[in-house]
Amino acid sequence: MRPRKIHRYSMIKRYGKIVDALVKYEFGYIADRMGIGGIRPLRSRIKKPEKVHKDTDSGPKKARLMLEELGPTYIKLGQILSMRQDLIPPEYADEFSKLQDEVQPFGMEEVERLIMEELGSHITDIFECFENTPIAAASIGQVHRAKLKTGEDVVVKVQRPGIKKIIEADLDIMYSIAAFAEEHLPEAKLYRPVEIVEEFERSIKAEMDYTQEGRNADHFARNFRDHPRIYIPKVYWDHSSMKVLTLEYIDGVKSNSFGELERMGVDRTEVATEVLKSFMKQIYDDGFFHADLHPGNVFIMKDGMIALLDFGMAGFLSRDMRNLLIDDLIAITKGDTVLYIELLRDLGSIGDDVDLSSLKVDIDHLLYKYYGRPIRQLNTALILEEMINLLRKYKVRVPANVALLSKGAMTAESFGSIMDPDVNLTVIAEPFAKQAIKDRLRLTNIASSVYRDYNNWTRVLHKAPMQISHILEIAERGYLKLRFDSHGFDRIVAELDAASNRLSFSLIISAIIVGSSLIIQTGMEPHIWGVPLLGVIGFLVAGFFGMWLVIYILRTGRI
Ligand SMILES: Nc1ncnc2c1ncn2[C@@H]1O[C@H](COP(=O)(O)OP(=O)(O)OP(=O)(O)O)[C@@H](O)[C@H]1O
Repeated sequence: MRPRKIHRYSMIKRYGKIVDALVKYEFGYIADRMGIGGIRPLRSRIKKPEKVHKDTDSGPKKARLMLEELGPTYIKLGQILSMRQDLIPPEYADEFSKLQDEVQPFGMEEVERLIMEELGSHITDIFECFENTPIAAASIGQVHRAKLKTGEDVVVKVQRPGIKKIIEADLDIMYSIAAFAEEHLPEAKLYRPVEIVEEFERSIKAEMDYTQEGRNADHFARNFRDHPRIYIPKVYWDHSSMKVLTLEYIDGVKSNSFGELERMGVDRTEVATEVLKSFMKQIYDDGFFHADLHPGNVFIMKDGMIALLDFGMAGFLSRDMRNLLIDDLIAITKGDTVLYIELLRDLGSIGDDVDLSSLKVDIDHLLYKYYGRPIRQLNTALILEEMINLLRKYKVRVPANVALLSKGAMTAESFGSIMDPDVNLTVIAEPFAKQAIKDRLRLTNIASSVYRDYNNWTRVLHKAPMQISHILEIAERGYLKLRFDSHGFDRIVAELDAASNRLSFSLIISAIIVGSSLIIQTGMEPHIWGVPLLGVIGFLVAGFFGMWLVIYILRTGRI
């Protein structure tokens, strides 16, 4: 866990605000269960909680409103969680995808100061003109139109001052809450909250580094260099830094401005098809995809080119991962449950405690739906979603890039249906999927996999003699230690203990009976009812314990 950096007092104050928000949105029981309910500021405890939601609002809606109230870090957390249907229930994921972070823009003074600090020159030395009012303002940054001294039209994305500190302080608190929940709430532990915060920290930090977004834009520009319809704006690296990103201005119309598109004579079906085809190329051919292709990020230019914008959210798919997804598609079309489970094993991590037989039944059920259908009828986005839901049910963790791919596919599909409800992603995907399957099954591809495996094996075999000789050497010297972990072994030991206790007990009872018989036979004094007293006591004790042992054995069912 990362060290805490923020001041103790501000940390307690921030905790107080979080608890306040939890109470306000009727999640106060969570704070109580975590033992932090008492951190609420006194004034909030005295006054009746202000109700900011309707009674009819659902749990997911209240959770969304609460995240909005808690500010930028929590809004981002919600937005990122909305892509993780494997971690949170779908109704929460749907609601969190509505999280908007439109905020008041910050002023020009701060923009100028930031440009000076980041680019080392005064704004007027770099830009011929710079529009004071931003085109868009979000919690992390805002976008201004400008013209470079060299004449090019650009947009400049500038980061909100102080946002880094706010996010870092919030992350510290998130870490301590997550660690606390993991320790004290067994049901929260299942979701590994600390790991979620770690993943979130990685993605929010990447979003705060504009050079990463610039590199993504360059990567897309390379992949679409000769594309006849898709255009990617150029990055002006001389005027960009971690907190300032200068991009070529795209003179175009947002793809959801239908009226304007009609006036320009743009064919919406064709735009949708081109964008979806480009998405398929990103997945199957390039292994690098845009995960946020919503209509606001797709512009139609005057010459008919389609520009993609906003490269903050992009994902990589390694060759192995792509092969795995294609194998997945093959397993689905063949209805091969065993192969599918094998692939799931490779994809996430199926824990030892997963009920494999019921997982198999669920997968059988899923595959039955698709068995024998032509690829044309397989909806990739839906299959991914169903698969991820299944994994969530069995608590299998999905790698972040696969979850991002699922979110990207769903966003692209929804882009297609907004542009033209009749456009079918599956039909567009078919030739790409067919080609990918063909390539996958091609001898050269199989040979290259075998070659890679061969390389791994040679590495293993190369090390093996040394490792074996090392083990033998330790064994020879008598230092070989084996750690033996056995599940359920303790229970067997306890059972054996109990059984031997019962046995010893019955031996003692038998010994008392034999002893008492001997005493009676010797006629030892004193007597009661004409028989030796000690013998009678011995029989009574043996009888009592004997009965107790029989009842105990019958009760526990251990005959
Ligand atoms: N190169 C560009 N040319 C013209 N306009 C642009 C360009 N880049 C961004 N914009 C405008 O600025 C808006 C916000 O930009 P961008 O999407 O990159 O920021 P963001 O903060 O990630 O927003 P969001 O997450 O809402 O998409 C875009 O919707 C678009 O209107």
